[in-house]
Amino acid sequence: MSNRIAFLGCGSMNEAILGGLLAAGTDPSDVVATVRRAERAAELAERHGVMAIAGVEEPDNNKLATKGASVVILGVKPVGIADLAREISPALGKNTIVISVAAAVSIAQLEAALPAGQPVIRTMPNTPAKLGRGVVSVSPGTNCTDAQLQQAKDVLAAAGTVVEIPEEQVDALSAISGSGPAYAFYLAEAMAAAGVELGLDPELSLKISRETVAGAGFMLAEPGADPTALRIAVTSPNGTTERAIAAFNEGGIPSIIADGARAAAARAAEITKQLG
Ligand SMILES: NC(=O)C1=CN([C@@H]2O[C@H](COP(=O)(O)OP(=O)(O)OC[C@H]3O[C@@H](n4cnc5c(N)ncnc54)[C@H](O)[C@@H]3O)[C@@H](O)[C@H]2O)C=CC1
Ligand SMILES: O=C(O)[C@@H]1CCC=N1
Repeated sequence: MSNRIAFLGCGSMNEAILGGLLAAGTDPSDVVATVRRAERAAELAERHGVMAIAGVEEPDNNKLATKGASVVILGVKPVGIADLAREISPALGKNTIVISVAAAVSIAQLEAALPAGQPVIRTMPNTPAKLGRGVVSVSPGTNCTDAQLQQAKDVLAAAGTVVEIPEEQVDALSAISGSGPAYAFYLAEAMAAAGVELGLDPELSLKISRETVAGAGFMLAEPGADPTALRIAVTSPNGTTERAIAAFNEGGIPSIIADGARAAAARAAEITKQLG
């Protein structure tokens, strides 16, 4: 079996994982990506130096990429996962590990669309994988050996922190780390808008908001960092930050965030049901 990793459906998420792997030293010649459009394939090939095959030019692109791969990573939208799994089934080796990054697609749904006995791993990554700073959960399917799970973890470690969780927890994790980068970007957007309201030039406000959220992220990334301690260190008694945090608490921000996470997890469960 080769070392080839096939990214089947290479949009935002799979490209982020691909970027993390290449940055960590994976040889681009061991990577192949598939997409629909020729322009997107050209973009991926130019940006990353990998082979990228567009479906409009080569309708067998997913099968060709799968043949001989040791790992395939399914990165299409949830509604397309089962069809893609069925499409590549004839090209899979019996030890090829099939990884899905899709929200809401269960291991049972994946296994039902693949040859009997195929090793499957359901994951939930996030886009900071691009910088090797992602969070990736792994939940092994019923036919995945410990060695295959370890192989997948070793591949995904290049994308960031790998955590193994029971499948029942994926929707909850997705609501925190899967969607979470969007929450942090949303905070930066809201801060930028608030700065403008206070009279700052929009460009300046965006720049300082972006740098502030990024800088805080770097501090959180230090070993042992505690968000509460870091927040308290900024919050002088009876100072300015204290007023801001009090206004956030009065506005119910912590419970609004919990509501949002609950809504994300509920939506995942809803999609799983819709996919049958
Ligand atoms: N975007 C994110 O932050 C995260 C996304 N995910 C999951 O990742 C998956 C993909 O999401 P995104 O990357 O955001 O979507 P996207 O739309 O950016 O990427 C999907 C890609 O798949 C391609 N594609 C569709 N059908 C194809 C086919 N049959 N063969 C080859 N290529 C095909 C599309 O052309 C596109 O490039 C979803 O299942 C989502 O739940 C999981 C965690 C985070
Ligand atoms: O929004 C979504 O459905 C995907 C899953 C987690 C992040 N993005």
